[in-house]
Amino acid sequence: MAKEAVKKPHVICIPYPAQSHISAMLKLAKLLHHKGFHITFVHTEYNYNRLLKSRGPNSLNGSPGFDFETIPDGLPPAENGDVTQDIFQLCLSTAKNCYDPFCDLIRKLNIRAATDDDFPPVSCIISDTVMSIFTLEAAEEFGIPDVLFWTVSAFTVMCFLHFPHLREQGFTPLKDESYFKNGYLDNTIDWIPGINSIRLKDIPTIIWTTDPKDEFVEYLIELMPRTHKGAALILNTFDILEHDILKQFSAMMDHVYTLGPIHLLLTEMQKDDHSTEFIQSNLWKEDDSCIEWLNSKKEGSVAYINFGSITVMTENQLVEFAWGIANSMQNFLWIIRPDLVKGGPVVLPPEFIIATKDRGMLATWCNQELVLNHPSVGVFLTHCGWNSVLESLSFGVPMICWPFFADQQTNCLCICTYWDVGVEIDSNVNRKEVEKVVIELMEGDKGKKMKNKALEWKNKAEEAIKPGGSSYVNLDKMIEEVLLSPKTKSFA
Ligand SMILES: O=c1ccn([C@@H]2O[C@H](COP(=O)(O)OP(=O)(O)O[C@H]3O[C@H](CO)[C@@H](O)[C@H](O)[C@H]3O)[C@@H](O)[C@H]2O)c(=O)[nH]1
Repeated sequence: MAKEAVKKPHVICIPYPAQSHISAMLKLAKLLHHKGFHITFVHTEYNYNRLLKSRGPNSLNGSPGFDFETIPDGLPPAENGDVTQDIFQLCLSTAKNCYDPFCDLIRKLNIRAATDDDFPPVSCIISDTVMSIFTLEAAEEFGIPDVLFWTVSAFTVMCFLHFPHLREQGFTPLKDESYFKNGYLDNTIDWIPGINSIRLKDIPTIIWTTDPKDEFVEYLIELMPRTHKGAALILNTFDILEHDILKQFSAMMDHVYTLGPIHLLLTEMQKDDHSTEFIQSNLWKEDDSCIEWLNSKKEGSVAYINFGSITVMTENQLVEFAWGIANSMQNFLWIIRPDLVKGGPVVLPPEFIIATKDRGMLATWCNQELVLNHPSVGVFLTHCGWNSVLESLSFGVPMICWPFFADQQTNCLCICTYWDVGVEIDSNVNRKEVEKVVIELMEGDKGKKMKNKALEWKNKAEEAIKPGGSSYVNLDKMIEEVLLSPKTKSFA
């Protein structure tokens, strides 16, 4: 009995099993470990094997009070076990197949807790909201809270929450393919709280379907309202960045906690706690020579190009980017995943390689936070994934935006219109435009203005994560008000 009373609270963290979601959840898990929680972090078997390959077994050994477990994702084994899985299929598959293995895992952990004096029973779930499709039921079954984590912006979540209304009002599905071309997506709506007016084009692309029986749409209609059903909602953003939208969230929901930029908050906490620093989440092996190469370049003289972990492009788009960058005559670091080109290998023109050998570096993956925080980087050509955007803002780097899908167009709108730190290039990429915009942002007045604005956001992000800042305070508040609330305590 005496031992039972000192057992730590035990949080089981389950990310949506894609790169950026895993990274964000891992950071949150490390923050909670630092605050004294026992952590069980759940990977899918597929990703666990990829991590073993990219980082070796040590990174998955955990640390005292930080364990890893796996569950299957329900998808057939991939032919090449080192590629990004189809994210739509992964959503549908985890929704259908993960409830039982996840409950079995909690049961297993609780059985161990009953016999091991040093091991606590699971007292709370923190799940990526995408996984709430089965975790909310699991939480109910075990009588514990489920705190939900959306790894996208508050602006995007607000749009997601209104997806069912968009469908009810006939904005989706689109009647036919011609709607993509006839200007229909330029129509605006003005009834999403906190958003004055927005083009349909800027709403996350999940509305862009023409199939009235689209299985993924049915899934989304079920998923989105779940956002309200967790014990709390965590957002990786910071108050001053999305002030107007967050005000609407406070009016709609009781427990909403902004903890972003979560990578900066973790850095702040890790100043005096290095116990989990070796636990990392990159599914591809990082090329450390990128940093050495950046060290050899002048301040602000490198364009950094990276399209994240999911975006794919055509061979022609790759070539247009290549010549646009080459013709800008700027230094560049370009990260090209082996699966970046849709349906084929990445083949860059040999003339491009020769022309840029003195000023360009190519790699397949890097430590992006280190790269964006490097003084040599002057601009970031990005697909506008939310983590890349937050990282860029918080290191004061202006952006060239080439949004691809999902929330990226929405993020691009915020970057270019509301935050004034970026320029969008046409989805139909052409080398002339890439060349012009890269030069403009690296050397022109527009670039200088955006750099200054980006530095302002960097300062604001740093204020949010310092003692007394909104995200710093919110972490403690969330722990006190939700994770250690009487309901949680009574279970433990
Ligand atoms: O060479 C690389 C490339 C990426 N990263 C990291 O990988 C993450 C990439 O995340 P993000 O920029 O959000 O892009 P995606 O991987 O495309 O993320 C998916 O998930 C995000 C939400 O988590 C959405 O906002 C995106 O639209 C969606 O595509 C970031 O933390 C990067 O720092 C690296 O460390 N090294």
